[in-house]
This record gives sequence, structure tokens and C-alpha cells, in this order.
Amino acid sequence: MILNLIYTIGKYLGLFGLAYFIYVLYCVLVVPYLFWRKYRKYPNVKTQENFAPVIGDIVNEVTLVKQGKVHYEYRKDLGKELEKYDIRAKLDWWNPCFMILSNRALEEVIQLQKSCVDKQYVSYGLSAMIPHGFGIQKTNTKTIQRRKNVTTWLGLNGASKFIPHMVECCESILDNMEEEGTIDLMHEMNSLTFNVFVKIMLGDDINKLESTLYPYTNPDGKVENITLKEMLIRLTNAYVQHYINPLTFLMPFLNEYHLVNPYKRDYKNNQLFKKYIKEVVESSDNKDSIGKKFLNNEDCTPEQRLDDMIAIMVAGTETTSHSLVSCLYYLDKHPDIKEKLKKELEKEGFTKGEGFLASIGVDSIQNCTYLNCVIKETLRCDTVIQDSFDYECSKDTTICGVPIPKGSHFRVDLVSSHYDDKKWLQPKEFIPERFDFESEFYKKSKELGLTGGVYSRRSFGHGNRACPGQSFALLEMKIAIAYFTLHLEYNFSEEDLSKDGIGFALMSQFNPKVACKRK
Ligand code: HEM
Repeated sequence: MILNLIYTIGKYLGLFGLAYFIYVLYCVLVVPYLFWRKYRKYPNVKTQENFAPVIGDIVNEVTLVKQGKVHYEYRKDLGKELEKYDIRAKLDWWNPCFMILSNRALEEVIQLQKSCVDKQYVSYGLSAMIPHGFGIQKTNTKTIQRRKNVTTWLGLNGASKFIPHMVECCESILDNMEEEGTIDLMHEMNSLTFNVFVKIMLGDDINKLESTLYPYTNPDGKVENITLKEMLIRLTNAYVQHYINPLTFLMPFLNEYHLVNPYKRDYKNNQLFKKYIKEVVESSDNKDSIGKKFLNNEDCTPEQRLDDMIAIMVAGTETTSHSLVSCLYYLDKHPDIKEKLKKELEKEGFTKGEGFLASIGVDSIQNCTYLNCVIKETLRCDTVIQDSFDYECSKDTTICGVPIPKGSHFRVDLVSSHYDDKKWLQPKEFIPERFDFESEFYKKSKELGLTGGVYSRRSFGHGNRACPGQSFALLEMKIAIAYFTLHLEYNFSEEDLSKDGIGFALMSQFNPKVACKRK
């Protein structure tokens, strides 16, 4: 009797295992193969030359991430082929995904946003950190309202009132540094952008955050007491790593229900981080703080309120800090550009030391054409977010004549168009003058019809879900770069400067140690 029962259970378990195995094979081999075979016939669709079962493009990408080449050289090379290709049909591991390449295809997607293209909810990567945030939900009156609230409360389109905060945070980075020494620049810039945000959200309560430590479980299982700032940095990095973990795609439920590490651990850390942030905002004496506005927002549920606030911290801090490191890197790699920038700042009346804040205003910042060009060129060459969020179509459609079935998953490639040599002159070179209408380089580019165009610059995305923090981020970058150019002597190592293809986008694991001396 018992033996019979064991046999029956074993039989069903075996059958279930076999069915699951066949299902997995179907998902990882048959679906991707049919996808590849179907789309390779379209002349305007770029596919891999040979079908690479299972591994898709990921192995190549992971290898390049490890080398610090987060823009994957093949994306830059794709820039040469954009006249030919509108779309790339690729595999995220084994999941079919369309990448929107050409400007023509992007324009069509933006049109389709009115009828059938919207965000796709995905439960991995940074989205898993903020599952209720408006940024990953479909566009409707509620999400639009929540997006508007964020823009209004943070004054994202008129962020000049935060200039004093921004300057103060730059000063404190320098004050906490030794007169001369080696620093982890990525870490310092992360601190800077985090502090700017917290200062804006919580006012002077920022000081409490600096001194209080909270428990965080590291990948080795050891619990360490760290600041909330440090926690956000580690959590963002941990969630970015989910993109390149095969389990994320092979067994999504492990991630969705946080069943095994790293998902289990990251989920626990994330929940605690949110709890601590909520406690800090709630206990704040500042009744009018922007953080309180988020937490008292009547337009959404308690989870949504908290996630919207955390989402802004995630979206607005590491993006800007990585771009700052990039910019400082390019300036150090090109001393002539650094010098030209310094001269412009001095000419526009920016002074060192205590007078810096007094010398800086919206007008003086706007007058710094070259500073603006340097930042635009940084964002073109080293695009901090390489792909847009995930989108999907709710009905069968076509993009540039290519059939896109209902439910298809796609993203906009934000890098390749920056290297399109039919739109930019010498796209692989860092040349800020390409954005300066008065420069010889711009004039030459114009003669050749190579001055880019609105869709050839994609760092902040396009369409109705483009980045709402663009003006804020650009202002913050201008102030920080102006400040550090005048106040800090810094040098990346010769080895780092001579490496080709290095980038500091969000996936980057490259944390250069930089020799610094206060001026
Ligand atoms: C250099 C800095 C930044 C870059 C390069 C950047 C880039 C981007 C990109 C590419 C997207 C996705 C667009 C798409 O899917 O089509 C995005 C979305 C978003 N960004 Fe930024 N961003 C930056 C800074 C900021 C800042 C400072 C904030 C907030 C203050 C912010 C808030 C957001 C939000 C809320 C979204 C989601 C928008 C929505 O879903 O409607 N970003 N950003």
C-alpha cells in the first residue's frame, strides 16, 4: 500500500518534472529560434548572424561589463549601420526583445504611444525595487497625476532654487576629504547626489541620516551597520545585477516571490531600507518637507506613496552621480578641454572658496556655453542608462514595416544613435565643440549635415514617459562640474585613462581610485 503510494507520487512528480523540462526547452530553444528565424528575413531588422541558443547576447555583455566596457563596443559599431537598420531583434538571455534603433522607428513608437504602446511591467532589475512606483506602471490619469506631483513638488523644471543646496553638498564632499589623498570617486559622487536629494526632501534632517547606522545584510550573509546613503548605493547595485542573473529569466518566480538569494536577501534589505526612510520622514520636525508631501499624498496607496519617493531617489541619484564621474574622467583625459572650461568659468565670474555661491546664479550658469557642451558631450559618449524602460504593445502593430505581435516586449536603444556616423562627425571622439554653434567643429559638422538631431540624442529618453528630471540633472551636473573644476586637482591613473571603451553607465562595476588634492 505504502509502496504503491510512493510509486504513484513519484510517477506524478516525474511527469511534472518532465513536463517542466519540456516547457523550459520550448522557452529557451524553440521560441527564440522561431523569433530569430522570422526576423532575420527583414532587411531593416538586425539579428545575430547565427542563432546563439540560450545565451543570447548576454554572455558577450557580461564579459564587457567585467572589463568596464559597459557600452558594449558592438552598440557603438551599430552606429555605422543605422541607415540600414530600424530595429534589432535580440535575446535577453532567451527572451525575445526588439530594440528600437533608428530615429524613424523611434518616431513611430512615440506615435504609437497614443494608441497601443505603453510600459511593460517587469518584476526584475530596478523595477523590483519599487514595484508600486508610477515609473514602471502604465500611463493613465493616476500615473500622470503622480508624475506631475513629483515634478511640482521637486520643482524639477525650475530647480534653480536648489542651487544653494547643491553648492553646500559639493562643499561638504570636499570638507570631508583629506587635503591630499586617493578617493573612490564613484562613491563620493554617489554621496553628493544622495545628499542633494535628501537635503531637498528633508531639509536639515539630513544630519540625522549622516550619523545613524542601520543593519544591512551583505552578499556573504554578514550583517553590517551602514548609513541609509550607503544602503541605497548597495541596493541599487544589487538590483542592477539581477539583469544579468540567468535565474531572473529562467525561473522568474524565484525572483518574484523572493525564494532564494540574491532575491531573498535583496528583498529583505529593500523592505528594511523603505521602512527606515519612512521612519526618518515621519519623525521629521519639518512639517512642510517634500518627503512629507510624498507620504501624505492622497492620490495613491501607502505602498505607492513610499515607492514613488524611493523611485525618485533611485532615478535621480545614481544616474547623475555616474554621469558626473564620466564627465570628470573625460576632462582628465583631455587636459586641453579641462583648461578651456576653467577659463570659461573664470571669465564668467565664478570664484573659488566662499564666494562661489555668490558668484553662481541661473544666468551665469546659462552663460557658460562650454560647460553646457561638455555635459552634453559626456551624456552622448557615456549614456548612463543604455536602454529605455521596458515597453510592450497591446495589439498587433508594425514599426517601420516590421510586424510586432501583440504583447511583444521592446526597448529603445539609447546608445547606438549617439554613435551614428551619418548624424555625427567623428562620433567616437569626445568633442564638446560639436554642440557649440560658434565653433569651427560645429560649422564643419553643419556643412556636412552632421549635427545630430533631436532623436539622435537619447540620454533622457523620448515620448510621454521621458525623464522628468532632465533639467534638474543638468543643473546639478553643471554646478558640480563647475565647483570641482575650480576647487579640486584630480588625476585618474594613467592605466585607467589609457583604457579604451571605459564607461560609467549604471551597469558599471568600475570604481576608479583617483588622486585628489584640494586647490
Ligand atoms: C543624468 C541624469 C539622468 C539621466 C541620464 C536620466 C535618464 C532617464 C531615462 C533614459 C529614463 C527612461 C525614459 C524612457 O523609458 O523612455 C528616465 C526616466 C525617469 N527619470 Fe531620469 N535621468 C536622470 C536623472 C533623473 C533625475 C534627477 C530624476 C528626478 C529628480 C529622474 C527621474 C526619472 C523618473 C521619475 C523617470 C520615470 C518617468 C516615467 O516613467 O514617467 N531622472 N530617466
